[in-house]
Amino acid sequence: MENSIRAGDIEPTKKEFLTGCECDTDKECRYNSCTCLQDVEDDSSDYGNGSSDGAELTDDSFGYRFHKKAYAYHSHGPRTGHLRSKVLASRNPIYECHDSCVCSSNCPSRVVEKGRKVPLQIFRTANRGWGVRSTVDIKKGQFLDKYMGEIITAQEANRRRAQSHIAQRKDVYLFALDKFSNPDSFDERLRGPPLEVDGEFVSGPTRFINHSCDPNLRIFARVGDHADKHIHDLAFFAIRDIPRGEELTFDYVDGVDDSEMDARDPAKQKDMARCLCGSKKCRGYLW
Ligand SMILES: C[S@@+](CC[C@H](N)C(=O)[O-])C[C@H]1O[C@@H](n2cnc3c(N)ncnc32)[C@H](O)[C@@H]1O
Repeated sequence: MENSIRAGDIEPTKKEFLTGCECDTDKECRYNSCTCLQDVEDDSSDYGNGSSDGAELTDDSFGYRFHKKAYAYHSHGPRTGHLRSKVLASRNPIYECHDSCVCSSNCPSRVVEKGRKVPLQIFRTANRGWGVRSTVDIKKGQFLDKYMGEIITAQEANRRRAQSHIAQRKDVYLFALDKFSNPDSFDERLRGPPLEVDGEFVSGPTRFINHSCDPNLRIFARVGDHADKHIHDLAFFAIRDIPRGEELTFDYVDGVDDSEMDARDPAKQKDMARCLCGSKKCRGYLW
């Protein structure tokens, strides 16, 4: 499976709302003049002119002006195509070029779109069911794969959650696509409860990645077409060098949950899932 699939009741975005960049050369897709990068937060400190990653272009119609590099990846040397450290340390979305763009498939702003390049192995862990590891070393900032599944409504996700509770099934594979959720958004699809990805019945190997309170991966929201923010991708990147064979893990709640507080409340502990990650930083519970 290379991409998530929409459930029958999730309409695709109408063609007239799809927009891509019109950059003359692939190189331009690294700069803030590329419309795909128009929503990237300005962070001048990371791209200062004259720095190894900074650059200046000529804009013929408006005279000289600076074009800041805004794309998420390293553009030179052995780390080409790996996420820059500042992006990696952030929880900001990643914007990439896509099908509606005029740039070529060699555009440097198409990393997640090209899919997994790393061989993954599913293996039986001692105490957490199946887990995932790579048979090759992975570098900090390297893209691993996407989390894929069936894209379903919040209502259907809640129905499945309730069902799984009744069935006493312990494994949960639901992921909310809530990175751009905003009650004040002009896009009604971003105002309501977010769509969710369910990896239980259809997915790829990443559905087997376990949680750790001290993880080696992080999930980033990756956007192709800006009209599809409500169905953004979930892209795994390594947040440190990972030697081959080490179990791949990410933080299921990534610091945005109050489960740490709940874990100290004995009344709530009985409803929480105990964490078996075994790290020194273990918070005791998954959620
Ligand atoms: C997305 S699945 C991961 C794959 C799962 N191990 C399997 O065999 O299918 C998530 C489930 O794995 C288990 N799990 C993942 N990380 C865990 C951890 N650190 N401690 C305990 N259970 C964990 C929980 O049952 C959780 O609901």
